[in-house]
Amino acid sequence: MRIDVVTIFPDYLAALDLSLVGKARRAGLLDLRVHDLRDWTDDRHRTVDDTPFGGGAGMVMRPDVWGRALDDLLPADGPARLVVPSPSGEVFTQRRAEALATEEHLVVACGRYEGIDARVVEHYRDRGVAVDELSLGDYVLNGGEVAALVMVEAVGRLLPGVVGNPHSLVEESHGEAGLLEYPVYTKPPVWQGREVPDVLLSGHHARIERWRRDEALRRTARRRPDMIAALGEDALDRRDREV
Ligand SMILES: Oc1ccccc1-c1ccno1
Repeated sequence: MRIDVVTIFPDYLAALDLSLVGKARRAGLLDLRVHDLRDWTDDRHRTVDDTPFGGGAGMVMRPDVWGRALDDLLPADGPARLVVPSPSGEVFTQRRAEALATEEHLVVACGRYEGIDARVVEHYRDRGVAVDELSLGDYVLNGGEVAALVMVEAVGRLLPGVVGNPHSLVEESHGEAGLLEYPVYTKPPVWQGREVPDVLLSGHHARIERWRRDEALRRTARRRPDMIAALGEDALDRRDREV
């Protein structure tokens, strides 16, 4: 997979050289390229914004500069998807990360100031480019870079070969089971007078698996009842419903 990220703060994305995403890049599993939007400006001051039509506070990012950048990065007939982090976007979820992880090429446009001129998204949608305006949640950031970091990591870790044990992707929160993850424990067996649940020391794998599912169900019902409600009819067996 190729991901192009366009931003006026390329250094913000330096964290993607680290950890799993960094390893995936070096292993050739992920072709991640970070671009400075100012490389597509046409004036000596490398201007990317201007005052908003209709008045109001702040500045708006110029469509002409974004257009030159995206024309270069979005292939005319290629299978690329444009992702625009935005506080007014659809919520970015694990399901959306899984869908984006099946794409060949993503271009992520990080807006700043009051946002990107609305004609940019319109233009590329009219040109037949798939465009996802996505939000991390109901809060405001200063720009799209933090959202891009989250999205690239959430998508990159799903690519084949990136995570050592693919099974771990199944059991984690918001994984295939559609539940929050169960509580985890490691050595020492007693810490601050607190012991590890006996079942986890029993070596009885069927009981351990049952305990973990029960804990995941309890935790999800307590913290995210909306996720329980969203489970398919056949997701919960009779035993689950007794938890
Ligand atoms: O607040 C933002 C500003 C620019 C780009 C994205 C965001 C945002 C807020 C929440 N998720 O994304």
